[in-house]
Amino acid sequence: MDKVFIKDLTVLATIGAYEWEKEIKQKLLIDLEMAWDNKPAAQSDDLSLALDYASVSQAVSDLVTGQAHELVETVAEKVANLVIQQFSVPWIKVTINKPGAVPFASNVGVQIQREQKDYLS
Ligand SMILES: Nc1nc2c(c(=O)[nH]1)N=C([C@H](O)[C@@H](O)CO)CN2
Repeated sequence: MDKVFIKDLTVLATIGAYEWEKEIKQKLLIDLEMAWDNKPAAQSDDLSLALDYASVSQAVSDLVTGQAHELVETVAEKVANLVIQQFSVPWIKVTINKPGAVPFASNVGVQIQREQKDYLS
């Protein structure tokens, strides 16, 4: 399976379950792995046939910064839904990293995998 990926997409978000977190911005680093057939784009050298990682990055960044969320789980789910629906991606792995959330851990977060309803059936 071919993939397109985005690593460490950095967004400053209102994210957190506690009241004090609703008053500040915190850094989230977002990793995406997306199934995509890269052959048509490679054979034609045509961006319109590629999964445009710049467009995906912009859409995800807009989504995550546009609204406050309590849980990184919610952010992961919304990001997966957006990319599957808006970019017709059949399968996605989303990792939401919230470094700095736990003082003695270098990183914490969640990872999910989602697919289009009819993918692989
Ligand atoms: N599984 C999760 N655990 C926790 C989350 C979360 O989003 N998912 N969030 C918090 C707090 O917001 C934390 O980041 C503040 O330090 C705690 N646990």
